[in-house]
Amino acid sequence: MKKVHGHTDGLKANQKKRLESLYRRRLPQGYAVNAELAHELAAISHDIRRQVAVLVSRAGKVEFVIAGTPDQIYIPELKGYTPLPGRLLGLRYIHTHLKEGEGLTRDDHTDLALLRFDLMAAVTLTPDGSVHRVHTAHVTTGDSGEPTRELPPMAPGHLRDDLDAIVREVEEELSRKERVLAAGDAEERAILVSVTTRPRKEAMGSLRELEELARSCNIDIMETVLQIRKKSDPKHLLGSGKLNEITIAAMQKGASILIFDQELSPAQIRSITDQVEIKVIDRTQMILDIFARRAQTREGKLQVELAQLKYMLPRLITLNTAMSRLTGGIGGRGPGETKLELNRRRVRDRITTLSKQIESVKKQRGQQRARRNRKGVPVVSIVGYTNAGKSTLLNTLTQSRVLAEDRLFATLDPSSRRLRFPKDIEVIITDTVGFIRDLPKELMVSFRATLEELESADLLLHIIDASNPQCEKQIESVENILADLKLDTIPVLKIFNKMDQTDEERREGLSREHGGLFISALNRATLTPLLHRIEDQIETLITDNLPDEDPDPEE
Ligand SMILES: Nc1nc2c(ncn2[C@@H]2O[C@H](COP(=O)(O)OP(=O)(O)OP(=O)(O)O)[C@@H](O)[C@H]2O)c(=O)[nH]1
Ligand SMILES: [Mg+2]
Repeated sequence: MKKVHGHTDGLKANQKKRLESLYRRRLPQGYAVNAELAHELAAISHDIRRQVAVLVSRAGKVEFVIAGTPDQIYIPELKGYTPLPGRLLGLRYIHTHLKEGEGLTRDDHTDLALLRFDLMAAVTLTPDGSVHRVHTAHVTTGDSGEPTRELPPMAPGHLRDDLDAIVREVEEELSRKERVLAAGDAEERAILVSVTTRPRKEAMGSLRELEELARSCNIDIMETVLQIRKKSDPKHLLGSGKLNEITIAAMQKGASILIFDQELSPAQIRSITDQVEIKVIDRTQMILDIFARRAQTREGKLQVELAQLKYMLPRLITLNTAMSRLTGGIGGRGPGETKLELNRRRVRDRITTLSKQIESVKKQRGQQRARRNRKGVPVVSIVGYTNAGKSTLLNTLTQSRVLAEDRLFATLDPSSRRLRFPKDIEVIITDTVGFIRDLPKELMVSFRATLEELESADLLLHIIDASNPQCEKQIESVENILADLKLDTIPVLKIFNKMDQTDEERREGLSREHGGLFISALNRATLTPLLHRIEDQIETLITDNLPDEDPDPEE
C-alpha cells in the first residue's frame, strides 16, 4: 500500500487505514471532482480534525494522499510530475478545509499557479462533518492578467459537469501559445529582473539598457520586474512572495531564462535557480555572451573566452544543481569549442593557456604598432558608450563600411582607416569597442589589451548619443573608464551625435554643460566643423612635437 504523506503522527490505526484506503479509489477520467470522494474526504477530515488532500491523475487514479494540520497542508515533492511549459501538471488537487466559510485561500491560489495543478478544489465542511461547498479554481491562459481563476462555489448536490471542458480548453490554449513561442526565432525568452535600492528613475534607465542588451542577444523579453527595496539583503535578494510571482510569470509566459540587472553571487544564483527551475544569469554574463558572439579576430576570441572562464570559475564550486541549466545557450556560450561544464581544474588549465596565447598575440600587435608609430602618422581614436555611433562616424568620415548597427556592442574588434585632410595631413582613425556602465571587471582586464591601441592615440573623439535620455550618465561612465585605463591625459573632443534626434532645447542644455560639437554621423554635411577641429588639433600637435620630441629627418 502506498504511504500517506504529511502529518500522520498521532493518528489511530483505523484512521490511518481509512486514509490509506483512499488510494484504492477510482475517479472518473479528466478533471472533475466527484461527490462520493468529497463526502469521504469530509468524513475523514472531520474524524481526524485535520485537512486531507488527494492528488488524482487524469486517468482517475489517486497518486498521493496527504494529511495536514487543522489549517494547512504541506505538499510533498510530487515524484513523476513536473510542470512543463504549455502543459498543466496532470494532477487535480482535492483537499478539505475544516471551517465552513473558508473557501480557497491565497496559499491555495499560489500553490495552484506554481504547481499548475489541472484543478484545485477545496471541500469545506459543515460542523457535523458533511460537505458544505466545493470551491474550485484553475490556471488561466494569462490573458486576464491573473494567473488563476476561481469558479463559483458548488453545493454538493450540484457539482458542475463542465469542468472537463473548461480545463481542457485552457490547456489547449496554453499549448497553442507554447507552440507559437517555440516557432519564433528568439533563442531564449526572458524575464528581466532588477532588485535595487537605487531611485526608480535610475533603476528604470538601467533596465532599459538591460533590455537593449537582451535584444542584442536575440532574446525575447516576456516581462520586466522591478523591485525597489529600502535595504539590500544579500541572503534573500528577493522576497519569497516576489520570487513566487516571478516563478508563476515564468511558467505562464513560457520563459526560459531569468536575467538580473544586478551581479549575482554564486549562492544567489543557486538559491534562485532552485526555486524557479529555469536558467538564471546576470547582466555581466549577458555582456560576456554578447562579446562571445561578436568577437571576430583571434585575439578578441581569446580575450572573451578568458573573461568568461574567469567569471565562471568561482561560480563553479556551488553550481552543482544550477550548472546543468547554465550550460548551453545564453550565458554559456564559449567562442571556441570550450563548454562550461569543464571542471574547475580544466578551467584553470585553460585560463593559463589562453593567457599565454594572448601574450604572444599581443607581442605581435605591439610590434605592428611600433612600426606604425615610427612612421609618425597621428592616430585619432573614436571612443564612447556602446551604440553612440562610433562606427557610423568612422564610415562616414572615411567612406568605408565597418559594421554599424542598432545593437549594443556591434563593434568588438577595433578597425583602423586612413583619413586625409585637405592640408595634406593624414591621420589613422580607429574605431573601438563601445564602453558600458559597470563594465565587467573580467572584461575590463581582458580588453585593456584591445584598448591598449588607445594609448598611442594622439586625440580621442568621445562620441555621445545626445538622443539617449541617459547620456549624462553615459558620459560619466566613459570618463571613468578612460581614467581607469589611464587615458585621461590624451586630449579629448566631446562630440554629441544623433543631433537629428534632439531638439534645440536639449542641444542648448548639453552645450552649456559640456561644450562640444554637434553632429549627425549619418549625414556627412554636418561633419565639416568636426573635420576642421580635428585638423587644427592635429596640426598643433605636429608643430608642438616636431622640434623637441621628433627630430627624425624622415618626418
Ligand atoms: N538618427 C541617427 N542615428 C544614428 C546616427 N549615428 C548613428 N546612428 C545609428 O545608431 C546605431 C548605432 O551606430 P553604430 O555606429 O553601430 O554605433 P557604435 O558606437 O559603433 O556602437 P557599438 O559598436 O555597438 O559600440 C546605428 O543604428 C546607427 O545607424 C545619427 O547621427 N542619427
Ligand atoms: Mg561600432
